[in-house]
Amino acid sequence: MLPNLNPQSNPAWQQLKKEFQSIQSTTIQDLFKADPSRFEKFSIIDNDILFDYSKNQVNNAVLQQLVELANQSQLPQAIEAMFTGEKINQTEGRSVLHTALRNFSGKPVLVDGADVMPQVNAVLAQMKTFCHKVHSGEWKGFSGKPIKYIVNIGIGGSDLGPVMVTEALKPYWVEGIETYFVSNVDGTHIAETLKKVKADETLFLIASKTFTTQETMTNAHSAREWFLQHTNDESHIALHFAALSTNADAVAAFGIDTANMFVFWDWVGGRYSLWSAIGLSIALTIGFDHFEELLKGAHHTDSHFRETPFGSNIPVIMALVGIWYTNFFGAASEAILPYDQYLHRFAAYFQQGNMESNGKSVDRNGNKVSYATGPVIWGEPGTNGQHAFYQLIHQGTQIIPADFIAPAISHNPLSDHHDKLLSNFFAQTEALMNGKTAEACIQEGVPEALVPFKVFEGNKPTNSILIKKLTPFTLGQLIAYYEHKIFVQGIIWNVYSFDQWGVELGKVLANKILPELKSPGKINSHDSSTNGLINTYKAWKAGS
Ligand SMILES: O=P(O)(O)OC[C@H]1O[C@H](O)[C@H](O)[C@@H](O)[C@@H]1O
Repeated sequence: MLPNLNPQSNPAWQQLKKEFQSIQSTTIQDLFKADPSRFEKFSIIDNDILFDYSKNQVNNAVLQQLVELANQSQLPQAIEAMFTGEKINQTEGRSVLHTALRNFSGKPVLVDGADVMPQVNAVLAQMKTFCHKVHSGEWKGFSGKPIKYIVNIGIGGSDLGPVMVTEALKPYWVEGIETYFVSNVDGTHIAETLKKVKADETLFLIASKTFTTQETMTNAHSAREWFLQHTNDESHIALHFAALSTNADAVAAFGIDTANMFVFWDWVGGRYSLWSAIGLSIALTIGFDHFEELLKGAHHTDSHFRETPFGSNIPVIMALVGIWYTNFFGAASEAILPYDQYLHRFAAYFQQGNMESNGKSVDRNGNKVSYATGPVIWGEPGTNGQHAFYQLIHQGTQIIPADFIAPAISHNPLSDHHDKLLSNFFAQTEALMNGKTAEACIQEGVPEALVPFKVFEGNKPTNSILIKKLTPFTLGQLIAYYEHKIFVQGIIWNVYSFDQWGVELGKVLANKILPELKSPGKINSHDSSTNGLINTYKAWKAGS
């Protein structure tokens, strides 16, 4: 069982309120001036990743109380509960064990008294053999040609992780393999994708934990129809369709040979599933050995998270600093800003990871919370963001804590591109912290009337994450930091981070509306806005 404590009733929370009052007049710049060893104190190196959190409005006293808050929230017990398979997803009665999917410790992980590791390892072995068959050309399509195109059909957690990782690891793509992802129920998505592939060289992966998701099933049926238009032979489906799911009955009912099914389990949350069979698209794209390296990187972080004291524990510090801004400074959003083109879907991935996990307003007692929980997560790769939305971060009215992420070694060392990219990273974090005073503007000769517009307040917080090189291992490490950050925050906010009931209502209503769109005539069963929209849609669709 998870602890069940209102964070505001913890003495550390009350103490942090006082710390907030006393640190308000001390800027981050002041903190650096007062302590030349600030970087050494407030940065952590873990393997090939440097996490620098010194450019935050925190001092020793604040950090000590934040760590206290974690302890008073019984975080140590909660971490053990998760890793040891307790059913901490209580609203769904499930364990939360994405960590078991990358458990290379050789130790068992028990769910209801049974070790899950043999099943985990069996599926990994199945994935490895399958990847080998596809990559070696032993697996042939109906015309005798090897597989060239992988089309993953899935949505949410069955899409975003594989998309993010395959994009991030493009330099590792297996030669001759082209991978596409179809998620949107908008027919455009599958139609445009099918234009790029050839039926006899395509492997469709139908990725769905439940195998009931409307978007995925609709796309899967359209893919099947398209495929049969090219072969007219149902027996060929077994060569071109595989399923990644927990639902064997639904897979069989769809017509996919269960020999081509890669299973996972209800203790894998959708948004934490890229490490499971859902990662088959990743393994097929970058090779199984690289997929295994990704898992090993995440396992490295799992050990770091489980074993390192909170004061030097990267995911714990990430979580605590986030809570400091969300709950004491009133920050409503956090930006993730990768200075790496390959990480262009990283923010989108953790938008789901974070917002679906901690976007809750009811605590573990079922009561409405009286404090802020999960922030809005957003971001785009730098330097594009600099020329788009950084204006608001620098001079707007909101406080937006931002994570800057970059590799030191580029996979594409073209002339001085990478130095230019990184000079922007360093300059932005410095400028956000130091700002620019009116005096500096005047000294530069800025006309007096323009001075107020050219002043930068500064004191904007950032974390910097410098990665030696973006490899499968370091990417796994990085993703797991963010996963555990979300977990820690959910524990302190006293919410259930592993359910997602908030996505249900829209789905149910869409299913009610669908027959109304197909039936003739006007409808009047909704409010006037919804009726008006539906009736106009129907009229325009019918050409009237
Ligand atoms: O993998 P599936 O069962 O198809 O689910 C796909 C997605 O749909 C749901 O709406 C959930 O909000 C997501 O957490 C999930 O990842």
